[in-house]
Amino acid sequence: MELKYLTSSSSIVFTGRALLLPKCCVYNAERLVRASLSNGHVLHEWKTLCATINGQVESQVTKPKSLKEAVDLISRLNKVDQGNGGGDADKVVDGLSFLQVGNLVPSTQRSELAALNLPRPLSISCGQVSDTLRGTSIRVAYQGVPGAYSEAAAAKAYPNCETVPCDQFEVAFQSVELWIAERAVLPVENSLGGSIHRNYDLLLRHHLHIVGEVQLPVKHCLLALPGVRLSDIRRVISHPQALSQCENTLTRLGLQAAREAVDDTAGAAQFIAENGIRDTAAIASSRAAQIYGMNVLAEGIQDDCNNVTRFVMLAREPIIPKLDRPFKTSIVFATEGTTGSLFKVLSAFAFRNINLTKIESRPQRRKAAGGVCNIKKRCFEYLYYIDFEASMADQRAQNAMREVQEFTSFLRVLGSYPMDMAP
Ligand SMILES: O=C(O)C(=O)C[C@]1(C(=O)O)C=C[C@@H](O)C=C1
Repeated sequence: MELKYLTSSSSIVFTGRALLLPKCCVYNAERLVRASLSNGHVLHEWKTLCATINGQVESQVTKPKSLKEAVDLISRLNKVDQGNGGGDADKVVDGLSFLQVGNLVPSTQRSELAALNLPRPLSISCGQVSDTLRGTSIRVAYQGVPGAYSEAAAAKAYPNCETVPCDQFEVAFQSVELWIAERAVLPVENSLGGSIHRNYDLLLRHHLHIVGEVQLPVKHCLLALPGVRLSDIRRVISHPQALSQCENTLTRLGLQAAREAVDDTAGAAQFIAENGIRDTAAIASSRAAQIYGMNVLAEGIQDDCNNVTRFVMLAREPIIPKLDRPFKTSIVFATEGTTGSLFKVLSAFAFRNINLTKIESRPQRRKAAGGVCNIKKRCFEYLYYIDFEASMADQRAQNAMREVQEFTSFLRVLGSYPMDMAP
């Protein structure tokens, strides 16, 4: 079955033959339909898409009650759409691209994860959304391929989840927006390498909410094909963050090797294994070594043993902030550009004894998603991302935000969520 759909910020529109999906996780229409049947909220989406695709079929279309009905419906819509000459296929918004739909490839690594005895799950017992999801097999999108640290972070955050690999961060955001996954787990900062800027930019461009955080100790290994020795290595490939987290150790190991950045750590191992490359090593996890049949040439090669990556969990809906346990809140804002405005924003928290755990500045690019964006475009204007240790249910945080509003031209709460208190 072939389908195509576009997305705007609020609705999904099927338009033809292909389906916007991550390259590395191929789905078929049946899977999409199954996903939508399993979730009551999708009723609205069904109506939207059916109404949007073609006014004529609107009255005949109701949400399918079974998989068969849904598949029949899609066939019918396809026929109608082909009759319309491909529908709105050219109206691609936000630079989304289309990929062909293939056969269903189950992405779950659940049994493997269980067998590997991954770190004890973070308890996310706060808030109704996380309660609903505890112990259920939700789909969680991450960037990378099986064996990536992001996959381990997803399993730590949602112990029984079905992980959905995505080839780019942007695709992970989209898969939640398009109801393919219920959550995305994405890295935002590493204790050695610093911020993952791309995800800060994407948090602003998309409408998802931060509903939790999880910190994952990252222990890198140098992997090569069986039989390859350290002295054979002429090239080391990995995610740029992983390369930077191991730079000193690579030099200490005396490697005469060029560094090359690829999309993710496990993907680097997969690439070497699939192509039988014998002069190249990958920096990746020991789990990636198991999955792709690689040898571990060196273990724990990160420059500091305290190498921790912080990931955020993203959802379509925010969770309700509470006061029964420590919360963190993440905001993004643009100052008015007047003298001292950033200082005034920061002091709104300091005066209320609210601790800031992170501040990040990113160049303003274009109008942000959501909120009222009143950005007068000039070069070298910045957006500021701040994490502070308080729940939005806390009166102090509400007062601080009221004050912050006075000195900002744009302000958005990205999420108020339970802090990961793991040591
Ligand atoms: O490539 C991976 O395995 C990832 O999960 C990505 C990522 C990152 O983006 O920082 C995550 C954790 C590690 O710090 C290195 C890489």
